[in-house]
Amino acid sequence: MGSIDLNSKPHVVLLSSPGLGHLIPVLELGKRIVTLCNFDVTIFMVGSDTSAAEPQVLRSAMTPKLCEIIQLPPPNISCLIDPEATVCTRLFVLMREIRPAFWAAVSALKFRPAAIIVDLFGTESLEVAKELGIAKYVYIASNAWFLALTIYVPILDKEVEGEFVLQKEPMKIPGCRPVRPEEVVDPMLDRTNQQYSEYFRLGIEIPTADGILMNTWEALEPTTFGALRDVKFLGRVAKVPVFPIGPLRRQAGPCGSNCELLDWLDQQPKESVVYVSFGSGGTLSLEQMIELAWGLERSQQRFIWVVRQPTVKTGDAAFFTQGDGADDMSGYFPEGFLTRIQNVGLVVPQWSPQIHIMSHPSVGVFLSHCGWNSVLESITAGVPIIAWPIYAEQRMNATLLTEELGVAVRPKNLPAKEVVKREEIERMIRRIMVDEEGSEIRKRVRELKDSGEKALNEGGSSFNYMSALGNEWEKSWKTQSSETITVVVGEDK
Ligand SMILES: O=c1ccn([C@@H]2O[C@H](COP(=O)(O)OP(=O)(O)O[C@H]3O[C@H](CO)[C@@H](O)[C@H](O)[C@H]3O)[C@@H](O)[C@H]2O)c(=O)[nH]1
Repeated sequence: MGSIDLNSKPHVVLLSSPGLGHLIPVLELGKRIVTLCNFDVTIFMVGSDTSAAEPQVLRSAMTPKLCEIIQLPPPNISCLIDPEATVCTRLFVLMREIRPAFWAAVSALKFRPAAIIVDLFGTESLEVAKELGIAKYVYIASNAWFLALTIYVPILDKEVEGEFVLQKEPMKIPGCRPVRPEEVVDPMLDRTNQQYSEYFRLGIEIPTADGILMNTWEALEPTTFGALRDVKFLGRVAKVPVFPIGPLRRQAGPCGSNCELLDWLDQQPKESVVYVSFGSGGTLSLEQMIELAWGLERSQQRFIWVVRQPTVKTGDAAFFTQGDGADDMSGYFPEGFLTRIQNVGLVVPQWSPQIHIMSHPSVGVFLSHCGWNSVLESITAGVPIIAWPIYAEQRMNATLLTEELGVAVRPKNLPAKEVVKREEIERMIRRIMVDEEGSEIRKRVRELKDSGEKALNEGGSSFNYMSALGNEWEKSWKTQSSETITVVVGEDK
């Protein structure tokens, strides 16, 4: 690793875990640091060879080229995990095994970074920053309530007996909204599963960073941020400053290969289209797909639906196994569906240009799995949500959207547990698209859109947090000794 050249710009290093839901917010953070703080940024990422959309996302993130993006070779973890291991476990193990490569790559840099920022699954690499004597941060591309639960899990682990999901009462987190048993994040579903011990470790490791960056903004969750900073509540657990610097989301650039979709949207009336998508990995069972198809048809609304091959159970099976999108979809729907919906609905295999769709004025509601990027893309476009949580922290996100923020409706039961029937789907769509209730929800989401914009603009809370961080990094970078630090690559860093 090189020494500090005070004539050059300070440099920040980011580490992203695999999966577009993780990579996209890291790319956006990188761009924000370049444009707002005037730093150079290098992003280390672990590529996913199962995502056909990744090259396209990377291409558009590089236009214009604001950050250096370096792919680390994915380690082979097949002999380290059970073939049945969950997506979370695989991500945790993979990011653990990436440490030697990350260490070597950072050590080989010509410059000395002012800070290293890792994402949720990369917290074991905080150790790399620590040993190199570089300021270290965690970036949580989700909301404050999720962070609160994550850092509080080591305490809940002592307090709660038996499975979290079997508790009779919501679990209390100091100063925050309690978490109902059915809302807990996937790694908490079974305390004997490896993903729980990995998540527990995360709760311990996050507060060892020098700070926590979050892709949300202060005014969205003022109470939870208050609790995270107050030593009488969660401040004593978080221990380090929390910096909400969002809502960061991609901007719609040139549309690329899917322009017909946007041409079709151009021809639809304002706020008339239901957009249906379950993020980068969400899948539905065949039974659920049939009900959703009927629900969409019965709602008599226009729609765009991003369709993936059905799985045995509604879940996140597509995460490590995405196909090329060329499969024949006709068997996924009720008979005659594709013919009947002509001119009214479009089904898109695998992947859509979501950021373009969400920015289009014809979109009236987003039926979403509530991945945090999708949530932000919806709110910042002023589009209400039909919350359809499937995995990860999405059940918490759905509660936040419906019960705290009032910008969504959701099915009575959890879609991952019970098939949502066509009548309920039809009703939810019509509640937003047709009923008076929809106008109220739309009004609230527009208020949040404005509040998010205000936070990002000059003088706004997120702008100020990011600038303050930039100043802090620059100051410590300048005062650091310009001696070259020699690092030996250890076996198990
Ligand atoms: O057809 C598609 C589907 C998705 N996207 C984009 O892919 C991203 C998906 O991110 P997100 O909505 O957050 O979903 P996941 O990929 O499922 O994200 C994972 O990461 C998020 C951030 O940590 C968590 O909130 C989620 O629960 C977790 O599943 C978004 O930017 C979408 O615009 C597309 O462009 N086209």
